[in-house]
Amino acid sequence: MVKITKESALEYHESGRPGKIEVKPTKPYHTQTDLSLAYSPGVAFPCLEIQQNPDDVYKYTDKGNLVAVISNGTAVLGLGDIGAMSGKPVMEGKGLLFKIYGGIDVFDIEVAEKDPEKFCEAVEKIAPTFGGINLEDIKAPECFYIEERLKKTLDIPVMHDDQHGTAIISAAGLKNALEVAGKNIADVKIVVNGAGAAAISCTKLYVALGARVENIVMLDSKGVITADRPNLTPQKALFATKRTDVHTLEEAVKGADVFVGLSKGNVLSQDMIRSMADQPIVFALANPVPEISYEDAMASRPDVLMSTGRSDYPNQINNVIGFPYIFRGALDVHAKAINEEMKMAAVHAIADLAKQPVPDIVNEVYHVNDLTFGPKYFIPKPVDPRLITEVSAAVAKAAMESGVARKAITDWDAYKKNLMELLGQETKLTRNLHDTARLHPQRVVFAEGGHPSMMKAAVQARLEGICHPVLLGNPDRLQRLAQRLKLSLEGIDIVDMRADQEQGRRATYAKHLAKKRARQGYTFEEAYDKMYERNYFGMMMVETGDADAFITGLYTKYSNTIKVAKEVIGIRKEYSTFATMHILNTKKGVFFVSDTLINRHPDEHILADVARLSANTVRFFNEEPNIAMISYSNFGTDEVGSPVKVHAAVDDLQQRYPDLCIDGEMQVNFALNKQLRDDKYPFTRLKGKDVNTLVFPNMSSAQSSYKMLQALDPDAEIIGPIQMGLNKPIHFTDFESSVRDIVNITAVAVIDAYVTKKISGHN
Ligand SMILES: NC(=O)C1=CN([C@@H]2O[C@H](COP(=O)(O)OP(=O)(O)OC[C@H]3O[C@@H](n4cnc5c(N)ncnc54)[C@H](OP(=O)(O)O)[C@@H]3O)[C@@H](O)[C@H]2O)C=CC1
Ligand SMILES: CC(=O)C(=O)O
Ligand SMILES: [Mg+2]
Repeated sequence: MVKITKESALEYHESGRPGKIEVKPTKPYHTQTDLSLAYSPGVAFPCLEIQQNPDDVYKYTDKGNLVAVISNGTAVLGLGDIGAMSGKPVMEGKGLLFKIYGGIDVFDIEVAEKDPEKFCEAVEKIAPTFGGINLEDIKAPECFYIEERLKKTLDIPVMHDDQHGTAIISAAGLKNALEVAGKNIADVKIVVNGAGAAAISCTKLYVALGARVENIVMLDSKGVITADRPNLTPQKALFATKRTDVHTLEEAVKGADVFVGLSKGNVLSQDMIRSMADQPIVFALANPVPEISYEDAMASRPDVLMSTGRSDYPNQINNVIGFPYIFRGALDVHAKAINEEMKMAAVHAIADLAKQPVPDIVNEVYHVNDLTFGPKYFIPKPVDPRLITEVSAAVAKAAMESGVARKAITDWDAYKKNLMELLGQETKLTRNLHDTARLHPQRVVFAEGGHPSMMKAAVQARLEGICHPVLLGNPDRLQRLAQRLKLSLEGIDIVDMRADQEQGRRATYAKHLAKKRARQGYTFEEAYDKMYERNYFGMMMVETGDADAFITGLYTKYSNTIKVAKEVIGIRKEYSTFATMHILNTKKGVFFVSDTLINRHPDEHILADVARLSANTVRFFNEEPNIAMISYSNFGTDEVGSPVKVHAAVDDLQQRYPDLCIDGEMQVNFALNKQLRDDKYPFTRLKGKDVNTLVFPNMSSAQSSYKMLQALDPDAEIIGPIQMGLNKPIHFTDFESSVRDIVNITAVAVIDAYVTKKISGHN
């Protein structure tokens, strides 16, 4: 796990542009006209519209997507009253999290005012700017009054996140941890250390979930809060215990089932945990230093179910899992408030999510293989891409049902899709691929059924309705792997090509191949021998129509797999090679890049074929190809080396295909910058066109270009390799492919199979 040092944290905040957020214009601003629309005189028109119809503020401004994170700095994390300005890094951090997880813009506002009345007045006065108010790090008991008052005076959602965000996540965590421990919330003894903003609100929510007040002991800085203590605040009085036998934390935790710490670092000892009941639940949630460190708690006893507020340990209970999605849901229905119904909907949505199979991306981020519901994983990870759809939709629905929504959502599928697009998790391109494949699911053979990523991809593709998967491999071994990965192979065919019962099929395939390749010296015996090999057998399934498409990994023997594909399936007769393409879906648009995997050192004829194949594939994706043939020189400036073959390929293609929009050779910056290209080389066939297809002079440059983009821009969506030029839908993955990559390629293979069949009349 990554350890954070003071130096690295300061360097992070200081480096480059100081701080963590910036404001970015969302409208064009390059011309004088743009500026006249953005500001005076044009801006007067929306102002007047809003004056006439205040709801239009959601139409013409960012109000509907803008939240204020407001603090007076009196309880910053567990650092205490460090002042408004000192808390700014936390509020900026919260702004960052709102943006990346919820797509919500934030102004962080630090108000140097401790008096609750004056603080509320300040917030009330700036409220028109915002669609929601997130109160943050304001100490108890003032925070209770402040939130209550603002909820009454403002008609936008107001939530003190330290109270309710924490309560929602910890309640979801408690619900699930109790399930892991096999305990009932009504029976468990709960110790809450801390009686501030977070602790009071969390405890109220546990009670709403079924915990019994008489089973709860709460402590503040003075010890156990007992009913006979004088001058209790109304909030502390709610949880003051009638017990007279407990005064200290040490006494309180003895025999308890649950410890929830929302107080200060390092106040819980190993001995105290050892004194708790079986499978004790310990939520040490103080930030940045928990009540007991994760390591110490885990060392105290083996059966402890442990959570902290930190991202660098398992089971992080932090309000980041809630606030982006709670506000997202509330903003999307223009909610007037965030009420109890919305909070409870969020609790259940978060708790339920931890029991669903974990997406690949979450495993990847945490460098683990199999996060499954249990002691080390009972709360979803903040990076889980499903949080936005599940929690926001649950909150929005609850807002509508409880009557605080001013706008209705009717198409929930469309809403969820929009949310995914908002964060760029699933771009339109990928979604279109998956939607199209779902319309015509085909039988897809996965060669390496025993590879965890392939198996996961097959299961996911089936669950998404993209294909009917067939896994090649030994059934016992595959079942064992599935069990280990906690996957169900229901609805997935398993074919053991080496088993005795497949003897007949091996013979049929061998006969077919021997006949097809008789003129290349193939005998039946030789072909039969090859049918024990997964690539031969799987490709023959497609060749003979026993399956529609084949996915194979280039995990090993890269050149061998290519050789088998050529032998068994063959290259389309109008080409001399086959190739692969990657699709790069970037902020600047979609680009098709080839040949990324097959032809290492193409000559001019191969390059011309790759360009023709690319043109067809781009059309397959409903785009018109505008092809730039890439090199390190422009239109003949270099007369030796690799530009020469590119130049020759372009000459050839331009002569044979006068309508094909292709030119080169050119450097990649001229390809991607129309203005630059048209100014300097106005004669090209690409004049006025945006290039969308880049054919590189060799595999190393093509592959390096997409891998460089992949490494530099985590937001770029990259789909591939997409095979072009074989007679049948045989597709490849490389050894670095993630489950998501393989599912995307499966969708491509399914569409490819459907189109191939349609063209040949076998639909
Ligand atoms: N993981 C998460 O998501 C979140 C974690 N937190 C953490 O919870 C803690 C409290 O935050 P918040 O409620 O906003 O702050 P508050 O200032 O409102 O409350 C702090 C509470 O802790 C009590 N306290 C202080 N020292 C001790 C001690 N030694 N033993 C028992 N109780 C003690 C205080 O007692 P008294 O009333 O006597 O002053 C007070 O009740 C912070 O560390 C914060 O970082 C908060 C929100 C979210
Ligand atoms: C996480 C958070 O809000 C806090 O510790 O205050
Ligand atoms: Mg906080």
